[in-house]
Amino acid sequence: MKEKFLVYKLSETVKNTSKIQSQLFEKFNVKRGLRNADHTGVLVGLTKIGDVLGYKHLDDGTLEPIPGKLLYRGIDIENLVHNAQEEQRTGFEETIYLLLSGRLPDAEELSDFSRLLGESMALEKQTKIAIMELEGHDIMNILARTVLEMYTYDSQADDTSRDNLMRQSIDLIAKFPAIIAYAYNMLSHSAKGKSLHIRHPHEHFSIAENFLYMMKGSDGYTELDVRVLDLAMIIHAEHGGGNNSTFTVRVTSSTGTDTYSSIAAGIGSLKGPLHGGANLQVGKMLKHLAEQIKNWTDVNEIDNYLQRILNKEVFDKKGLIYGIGHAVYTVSDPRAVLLKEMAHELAKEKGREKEYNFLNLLEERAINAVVNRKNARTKKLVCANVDFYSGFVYDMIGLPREVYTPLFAMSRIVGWCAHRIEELNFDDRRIIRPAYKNIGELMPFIPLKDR
Ligand SMILES: CC(=O)SCCNC(=O)CCNC(=O)[C@H](O)C(C)(C)COP(=O)(O)OP(=O)(O)OC[C@H]1O[C@@H](n2cnc3c(N)ncnc32)[C@H](O)[C@@H]1OP(=O)(O)O
Ligand SMILES: O=C([O-])CC(=O)C(=O)O
Repeated sequence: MKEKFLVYKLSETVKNTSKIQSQLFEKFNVKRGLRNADHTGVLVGLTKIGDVLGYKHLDDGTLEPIPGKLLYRGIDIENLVHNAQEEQRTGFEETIYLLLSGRLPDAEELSDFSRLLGESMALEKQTKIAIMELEGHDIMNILARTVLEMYTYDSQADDTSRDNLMRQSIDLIAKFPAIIAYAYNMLSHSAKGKSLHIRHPHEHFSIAENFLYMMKGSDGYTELDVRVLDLAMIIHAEHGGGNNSTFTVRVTSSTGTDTYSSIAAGIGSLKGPLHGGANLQVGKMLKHLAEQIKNWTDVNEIDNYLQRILNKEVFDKKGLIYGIGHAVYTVSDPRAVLLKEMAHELAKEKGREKEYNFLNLLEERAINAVVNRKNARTKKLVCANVDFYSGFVYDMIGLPREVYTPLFAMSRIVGWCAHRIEELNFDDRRIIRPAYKNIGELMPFIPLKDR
């Protein structure tokens, strides 16, 4: 009781000591959230990896919203996705090669590289045992913990030479699927009483197929499920240097810390509900909306409920509609467009068109609700982001909610590694260290006996 009161007292004090008036940000020209007044990001670095385009700068200094584009090393992700679809092959391995090296592999290079990934997928015995012994209820945390542990088994863990960073990157990318699948299987065993399956990855399967196989066994997925997961992985792999988790990896890498520490920090960032964790929140929000909204085609009923979410009256009372809005994209997020196409095809095939239509209408009404919300400080255009349709797609290929955000990490590990290698390999690199202005008042020190 006394401890509880002490915590309460400390926390109450912070109510005042952490208050910073909004006007002060303007007064001292602080870029809140590292964002300029027109909502664009403050330029903090240069990269040759990903390019995220959501607006054009016009000559008069204003911004013109444009349909979103995402380029990996100068190549439009739509081309990577559509080419893999047309040739009916998986494309995630080719995407990894492209992002890590800066160019597309030829057929022989791709085959050798895929073999190397396949051979690197199995986990060390100790890593497997730790996943099973320590258990845990959040797979993102288990993933971060496991990555930190991998430091122990790497005899060159602290070596930041380029060759070693590349070796560590390939190893981490290859091992994420097994860590996530084993952690989920352990979770469903201990929390849901399911039989425990620890399946050894197949060296000749693609990463997407191996993940489905380790999660569900050989009769638990179809060829189409593999294709869909592979495409989802391609589009989640990279998003420039400014997204929170990649920036976290770049910030930590700039200190010269080891790969495992830096990647674990990125995982912690991605878990947040405003970033990669939004796909889990979208899943929860949609379930809530599907239960609360009686008529899934009634625009008024949907609008009223969304308004109540924005008013912080219902759902998680944070006032946010998850899966909507983006720091860069305005008219559209190209990944959401691709996922929506995929969701529609799958919904037709799996007899879930009613849910798809509900989601489609929700997307339209949610955009309208956010743009026209009361007390809006800006009229910035918003669109559905990558997290809006991903959960529905994963659900249709039989993947549980617990792995939605880990799946994001399983793919984004590629971008993180590419950015870490870049951060540690350009001339004139420097530790990232911005400034915070102290606006507190001077306080005299009073000896303990006089307080
Ligand atoms: C993989 C990813 O990380 S994609 C993003 C996943 N996150 C989500 O889906 C969570 C919901 N969305 C959001 O919270 C925001 O849109 C973010 C975090 C993605 C982007 O945040 P910002 O760049 O600060 O947003 P932006 O500058 O476009 O916001 C404009 C205004 O719209 C509001 N807004 C934006 N999105 C939403 C939303 N989904 N629900 C309610 N209000 C919103 C903002 O609060 C802001 O209001 P203000 O001007 O009164 O401060
Ligand atoms: O760019 C961002 O801010 C968030 C995002 O969409 C991503 O990381 O994929």
